Amino acid sequence: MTKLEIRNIQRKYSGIDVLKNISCTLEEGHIYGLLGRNGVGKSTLLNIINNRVLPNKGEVKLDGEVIFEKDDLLAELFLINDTLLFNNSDHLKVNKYFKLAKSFYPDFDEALCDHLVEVFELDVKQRIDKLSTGYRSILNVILGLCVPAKFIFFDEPTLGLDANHRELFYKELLDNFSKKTRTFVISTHLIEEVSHMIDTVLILNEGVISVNETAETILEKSWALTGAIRDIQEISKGLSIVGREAIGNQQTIYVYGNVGDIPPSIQVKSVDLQKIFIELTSMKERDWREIKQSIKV
Ligand SMILES: Nc1ncnc2c1ncn2[C@@H]1O[C@H](COP(=O)(O)OP(=O)(O)OP(=O)(O)O)[C@@H](O)[C@H]1O
Repeated sequence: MTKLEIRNIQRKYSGIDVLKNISCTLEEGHIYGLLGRNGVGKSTLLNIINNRVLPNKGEVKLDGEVIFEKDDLLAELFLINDTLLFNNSDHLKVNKYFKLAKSFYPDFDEALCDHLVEVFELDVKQRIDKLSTGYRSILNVILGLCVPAKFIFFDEPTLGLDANHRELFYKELLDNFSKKTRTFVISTHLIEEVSHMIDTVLILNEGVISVNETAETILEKSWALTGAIRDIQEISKGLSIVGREAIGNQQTIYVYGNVGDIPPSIQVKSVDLQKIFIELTSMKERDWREIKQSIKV
């Protein structure tokens, strides 16, 4: 099974550590969600993995081989963001652009490309610089689904897409994933929309990966406890609280890990993924580290 290892990546901008020490392994056959607040360095990390930005330290290896400037290895990785694949290709018509992609990637999936052009109603005779923001994103996501690379990285793929087109993209991505063995990494702020698709969650926070867990594990360990504020205060001690909300004299605490014996006055519910993701991306890295230590994840 192909593995992409990201080891000890560091990157500074203007003397500030954006990425302090990033290590994780991406395995074939998964859909990862790379989540984090604005400006935490998601795009920087994706650019480094794809050899578009150099790290100050660290390396990326594909099956044990460092990928830096090795075209054959880099061909297995593909990053979709708001830039075009080829420089100065803005003036090209969409169909010429896809032809160019095909010349670089002989195994480019033309049949799928035709299908996606049709379902997204992309005008292939249009010049790229005349496309709307949404259709430019559609052009990019079509490319991402049709190139034969093993690791496809989508950095905010749904920028400018309306709700129908976003739904269509998620459906086509899952369809593609079920037919081909590949790995998708999706970086997005639309957590609620992707929470049903991603099987592993990577949360970037304060320069490190603070969470690297399967969605299933996160779900199993996440609880919402609701009760009167005084009752909640009494049971809070010793719990790993990742977030809280109050409505009137009722309070809900979101707990990650074991909740132990809870009195009947407190309602215990499982938490849906989107809610817990939002709480986890908001936490301070140090608090999260303490929680992990306390529950030994
Ligand atoms: N080329 C650059 N020169 C200087 N600073 C940069 C550069 N690229 C990124 N940064 C800084 O690095 C930090 C991380 O930026 P990055 O775009 O990677 O974050 P992000 O998590 O993708 O953000 P968002 O979710 O808002 O898109 C920001 O503070 C940004 O200003």
